[in-house]
Formats: sequence, structure tokens, C-alpha cells
Amino acid sequence: MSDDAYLSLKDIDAGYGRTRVLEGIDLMIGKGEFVALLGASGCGKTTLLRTIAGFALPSAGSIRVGGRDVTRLPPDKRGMAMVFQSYALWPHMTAARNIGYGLRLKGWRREAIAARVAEMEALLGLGGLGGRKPSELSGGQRQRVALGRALAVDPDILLLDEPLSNLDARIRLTVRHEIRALQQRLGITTIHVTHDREEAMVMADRIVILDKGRIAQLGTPEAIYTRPASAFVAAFMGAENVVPLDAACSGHRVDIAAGPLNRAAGLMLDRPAPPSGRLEARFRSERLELRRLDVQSAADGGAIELIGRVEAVVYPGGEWRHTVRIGDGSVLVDCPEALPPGSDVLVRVPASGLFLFAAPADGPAGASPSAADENSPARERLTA
Ligand SMILES: Nc1ncnc2c1ncn2[C@@H]1O[C@H](COP(=O)(O)OP(=O)(O)OP(=O)(O)O)[C@@H](O)[C@H]1O
Repeated sequence: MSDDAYLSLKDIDAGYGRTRVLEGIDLMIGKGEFVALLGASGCGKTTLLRTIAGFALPSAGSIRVGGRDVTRLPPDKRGMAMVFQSYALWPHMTAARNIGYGLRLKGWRREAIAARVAEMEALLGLGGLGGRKPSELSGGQRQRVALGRALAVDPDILLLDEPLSNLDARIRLTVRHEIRALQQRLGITTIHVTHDREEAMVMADRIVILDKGRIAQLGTPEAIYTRPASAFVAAFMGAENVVPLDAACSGHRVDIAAGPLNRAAGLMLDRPAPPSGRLEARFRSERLELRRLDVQSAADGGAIELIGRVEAVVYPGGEWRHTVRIGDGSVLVDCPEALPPGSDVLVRVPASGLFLFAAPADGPAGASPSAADENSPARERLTA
């Protein structure tokens, strides 16, 4: 995706008044691609979408579509259509008139509009509902009317601003698959703003992770999930367990010194290791092993072993979720069998599920040996 990008953003800065929201955004999107913009509330997702749409002007940079510079063009000259979070349907108009709204603005003839509206109603499963006002439709139906209005004008690019966030959880699951299937059938280039990680994962070809107005990572769902480029992306993609470790690293090799919170370990990573020194280790709560500390086991390498004590155990469904105190922090560990609170345990994290980053100067937010509770198993090992 380089020279043949269909939509290309080059060095975009944008904001409101003197507040800068987006900084140096470079983004290339291929024709027919579905890209999700994912990030925490306030990181600039909607601002980026509005800038692409032409509702906000960038203070620097350029936007091109199919080789044409659209940076200064008004929204209706960009060949794009947007579906808003609130749907923004006209309440006094029927579903059919809402769908045909953009066509009327373009001066289409009445019969041509009726034919196109009928086509959209059939495409979106709205048959028989065209005569209803938005207030007489369910949330999912309103959302489809909004989508119909956007697609009716046959845009080159479809922009979706959290269109599923007002739907209840069950309907969202169906609608996300419907939108993705429709997008693939029509082959329409689509940018979808969401703060729902799973929604981005199941819908998009590629995901852009935004952090404070900058692109933190851009890649396929699988690449971002399995190879997060930073501690921020790892945490955002669910690797929220964090412990500090001291390691000597070289190439892909990581040798972790025994510490109050962990046993010694030697790992070969499938990616280059971070620089030697204090590391921030991140991992998800799944695909871990939880063992009683007093049960002897042969260390088979390929994993780090953390020393902790079970504080709480709950059953959210599927596996038991343990809160394990490690030093003065805690991690969540899911496993098929429950170990009771108070159990001294080893948490095994396989190298394949471990993300290592240089620790920030002010230290990671997770467990720290310095403040380890006097009675913790970690402390016992330290003083043994
Ligand atoms: N019209 C505005 N005037 C001034 N500041 C604004 C305006 N709209 C948004 N902002 C600010 O710009 C920043 C980015 O907002 P934006 O709506 O793009 O974030 P977002 O990632 O879409 O958030 P959310 O997920 O909560 O919708 C926020 O700090 C927000 O307060």
C-alpha cells in the first residue's frame, strides 16, 4: 500500500482553535479496503474522520483521493458519505425520504430517486418500512436507514462514525457482520471509527491505533494483536497485566535474572528483544498456567514464572478468573481450575504470549518488588 493508495493522508495536523488534536498523520488506504480507527475516548478518531470528510480543515498536510487533491474541497465534492453516531435522520421525514435525501440535493428526478431508494431498501432489508418515520423504527432499522442514505449517493468512500454504539449488545454483533458483508459486496473503501477493540478486529482489514492524536500502530488485526509495537498498544489490545523484570538482552535472546517476583528464565523471542535493563512485561490473562508454588515442576524454559498469591477467584464463565498478587501489584489469570484465595502460586507466561518493552523512566504501573508486602510469597523467597 504505497504509491497505489486510493486515499492518502500526508502529514495532517488538525485541531480546534489553538488546541492541536492530530499531529503528523500519514495514512494510505487502498481501494476497497476497510480500515478501523481505534483509540481511547478523546484521542482524535472523530476529528480524523471529520477532517477526511471535509467537515474540519487540516492546519497542515494534504488529503488525496484517487490521485486528486481534495484537501480544500467542501464535503459534498469529495465523493464521500458519512454515517453519524446519532444517525442524524430527519425526524419529520419517512425512512424512504431520508434515504433519498442526498439524491434530491443532487437534483435527481423523482422516478430515479424512487428506484434507487427501493434498491437501497432491498439491499438493507428495509422492505415495507419506507413509509415509517424514524421514531417508528428500532435502533437497528434507523441505523440501516442512515446507511442507506449514505450508500444511495454511491460514494467512493464510506465514513462510519461509531454507527453501532447506540445499538444493544446483541444487535451490534449481527449488524457488524452485515455491514462488513455489505462493504465487501459493494467493494467500497470504508473507514470506521470505534473504541470497541473486538468490533475493529472482526470488521477491518487493517486497524489504525490512535494515541493522543498520533498513529501508535497501523496493521492487520492479527499483527496488532500478536505484535504490538509499544506498551500502549499492547495494553490497548488487552495485555493489561504488567510486571517489571530485569533482563540481559541480545538479538532475540532475553535472560531474566531471578528476582523477588520471578524465577530466572531464558527466552528466545520471535522478534528482536528490547535493550537490556529494566523491562515492562505485559501479557493477557489467557493462555497462562497457574500452579501451586509447593508443587515441584521441571522448568522447561520458553516461559517466565512469576511468584504470587491468589487474592480472589471468580467465575465469569468458561474459565476461573484469579486475581494474583505479585509484589505490590496484581495480575488476572484465567485457568480451567480454581485455586482458592491464599494459595501461593507460580504464574507461567509463555514467551509467545509475552510482550517486553523498555520500562519507562518512572517505572511501569504494575507490580513492584520494592513495596512487596511482608507476608507475600515473593517476600518469603527474597528472605529465604
Ligand atoms: N468542536 C470542538 N471544539 C474543541 N475541542 C474539541 C471539539 N471536538 C472535539 N474536541 C476535542 O478534541 C479532542 C479529540 O476529540 P475527538 O472527538 O476527535 O475524539 P474521539 O477519539 O473521537 O473521542 P470519542 O471516542 O470520545 O468520541 C478531545 O480532546 C475533544 O475534547
